[in-house]
Amino acid sequence: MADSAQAQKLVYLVTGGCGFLGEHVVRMLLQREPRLGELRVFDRHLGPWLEELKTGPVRVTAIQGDVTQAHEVAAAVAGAHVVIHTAGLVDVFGRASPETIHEVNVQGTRNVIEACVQTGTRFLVYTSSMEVVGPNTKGHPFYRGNEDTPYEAVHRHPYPCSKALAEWLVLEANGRKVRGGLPLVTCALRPTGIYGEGHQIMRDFYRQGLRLGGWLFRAIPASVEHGRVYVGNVAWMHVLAARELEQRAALMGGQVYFCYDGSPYKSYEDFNMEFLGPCGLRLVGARPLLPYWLLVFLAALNALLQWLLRPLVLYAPLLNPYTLAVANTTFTVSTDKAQRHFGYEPMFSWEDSRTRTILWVQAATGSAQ
Ligand SMILES: NC(=O)C1=CN([C@@H]2O[C@H](COP(=O)(O)OP(=O)(O)OC[C@H]3O[C@@H](n4cnc5c(N)ncnc54)[C@H](O)[C@@H]3O)[C@@H](O)[C@H]2O)C=CC1
Ligand SMILES: CC(C)CCC[C@@H](C)[C@H]1CC[C@H]2[C@@H]3[C@H](O)CC4=CC(=O)CC[C@]4(C)[C@H]3CC[C@]12C
Repeated sequence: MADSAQAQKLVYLVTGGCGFLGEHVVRMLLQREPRLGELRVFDRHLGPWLEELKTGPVRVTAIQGDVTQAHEVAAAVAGAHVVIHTAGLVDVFGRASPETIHEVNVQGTRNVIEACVQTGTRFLVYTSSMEVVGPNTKGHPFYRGNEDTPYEAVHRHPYPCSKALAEWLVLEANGRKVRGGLPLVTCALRPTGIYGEGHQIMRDFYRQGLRLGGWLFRAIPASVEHGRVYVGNVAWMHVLAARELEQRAALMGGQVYFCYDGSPYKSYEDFNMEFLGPCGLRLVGARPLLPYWLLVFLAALNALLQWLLRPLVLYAPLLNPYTLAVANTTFTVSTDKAQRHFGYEPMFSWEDSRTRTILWVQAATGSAQ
């Protein structure tokens, strides 16, 4: 009896487990995965908070490693039952070179897949992105779309290009025979813009607002909807997908799922104000203060300055032609595919998600009021 209970304990590996999303996945697994026997947290930069987790009932193994190094990945994957591959280089600001983004996001994913095949790991959940679909370079709206909504996905920027290719690799690997002869089962989750505790861009906006005396200035029309999803729900979706992959392999294998919850459809800036407003900031203007052509000009100027200054200094402001296009194009999802395929229901209501995020912004900036 004790033996069979022991046999059910599983080894999970989370790549990128010290990132914004990764930390939530790690904590969620520890709270909500009863079959967890060992949790391996693989990241280039390990967080000090991991230490506190090592005193709990589940064995937590911190592995400092680089997904671009195939041998490091293979060593971490060996003996794992499930891999949640969330490590990635999230850069739409031109901080890293296109080659580095490709190396981490594409070659890193290839290394994870090959490690599963070589070592006999059968279940792989990949954190993809809405960016795999769009917004496209033509600015076509994707309005409350689902996984089957036709959309002309055209990528030029290195980040969405890399995520699209990596997702394709993961889905294509579904069914490959792993060591021991059984098939690999994979699926990809596509979050829209994630928010919640640990969201650095939210904190940057808050700090910028404070510097401007408590004011932020509207740049994007309120009518442009941008999809957002709470990090706790994204983490929960990963945990559930990983858990159900074995039982529902035929249904879930090779599938993609948008990440969704009850977060309201709003513009990027109006959505941020749901948190920054209660922290004392105000968004000025019912309409954008600057004409769109001027924003396009400023974004292009930033891109030019980035290029000119690159030999001397890294100039990577939030506004560039790509981020402007993403923020200024409607992209929202409306789907229940994850609910139908693996029983996903958001764990956190919109009210909970909002409260948790507000408390984090206040605490993180030392501005609790
Ligand atoms: N933040 C967002 O709004 C969205 C993020 N995503 C995806 O979610 C995943 C996680 O993103 P975030 O948590 O936001 O980013 P993050 O930058 O906070 O986390 C990524 C983690 O991956 C690690 N990492 C990066 N390069 C690595 C390497 N070569 N080897 C090992 N570890 C490496 C980083 O150290 C970091 O801890 C990424 O794959 C991203 O593409 C998808 C949709 C939206
Ligand atoms: C006034 C400016 C134009 C406002 C700039 C806001 C931008 C920095 C952000 C607007 C939309 C964000 C992206 C979006 O949420 C989708 C994403 C998915 C990912 O997989 C990674 C992050 C991101 C590209 C996200 C990045 C910041 C924005 C471009």
